[in-house]
Amino acid sequence: MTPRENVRNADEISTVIRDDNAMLGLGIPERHDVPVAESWAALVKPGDENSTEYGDMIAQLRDFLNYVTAARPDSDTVAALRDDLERWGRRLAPMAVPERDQMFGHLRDLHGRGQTMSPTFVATEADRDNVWGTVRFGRYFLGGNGAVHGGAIPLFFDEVLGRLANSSGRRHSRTAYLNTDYRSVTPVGVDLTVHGWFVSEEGRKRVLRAELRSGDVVCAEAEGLFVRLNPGQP
Ligand SMILES: CCCCCCCC(=O)SCCNC(=O)CCNC(=O)[C@H](O)C(C)(C)COP(=O)(O)OP(=O)(O)OC[C@H]1O[C@@H](n2cnc3c(N)ncnc32)[C@H](O)[C@@H]1OP(=O)(O)O
Repeated sequence: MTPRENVRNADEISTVIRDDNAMLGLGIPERHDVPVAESWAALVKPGDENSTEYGDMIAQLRDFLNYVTAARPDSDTVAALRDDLERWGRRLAPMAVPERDQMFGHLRDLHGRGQTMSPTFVATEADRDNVWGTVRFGRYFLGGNGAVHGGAIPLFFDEVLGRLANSSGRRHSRTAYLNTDYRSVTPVGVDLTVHGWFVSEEGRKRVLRAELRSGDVVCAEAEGLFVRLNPGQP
């Protein structure tokens, strides 16, 4: 099966599962189908089949984590899953590579860049100083009472603002501070809108802000300082 056929099948499966699981708030994100502005995209060559295939695997892993979170499995299922995971661990362990060669989190042509640490940010529009997009926190990111875990939100803001801070040919910077204000509960399993933008850029210091909304309601907002690294600075 080619990677493209793989995507189609995965999308069909996701559509069915999405309908079944809407009430569980499992939140299966859309993938690969929203164009992004050039400033936000593509360090990996578009059409790299290996990255697309890897991205589909990561999408399955995200869904899997949502299912694990939502399920109350019987003990046979738990034992079978434990054994399967152990087998996969043994298969992957000898394939470890140095950080610069790893795929996880390095596929910048994919929404979510091929990682599961934070939910998939789907950038829909971007310019030099702004990015707009959507995100849906799946069940895996549940803190309690239908609300997203308070630690997952700054992680997501760092993901969006960290990338915007280094976009459009700017030299690499690191997060110096990231302050988050939780304005109202951030719901799990709901499409949220995101806007990140530059407030100022002076010398090495870049101040950026972001806002996460559910409809008209501001769920959380953040301000981050990103400091441009000096040559040779790790
Ligand atoms: C696509 C992927 C997206 C994901 C992106 C994720 C980005 C990240 O999370 S990076 C990882 C988390 N961050 C880190 O590990 C950073 C650790 N800290 C450091 O490396 C350093 O402290 C660093 C680089 C931030 C600044 O150190 P250094 O280069 O020595 O700069 P330094 O001279 O101290 O500060 C520069 C300026 O920033 C200011 N500054 C530095 N830190 C702070 C702070 N926390 N609060 C306020 N101001 C600060 C300084 O006061 C100084 O201002 P001025 O020039 O006006 O005097």
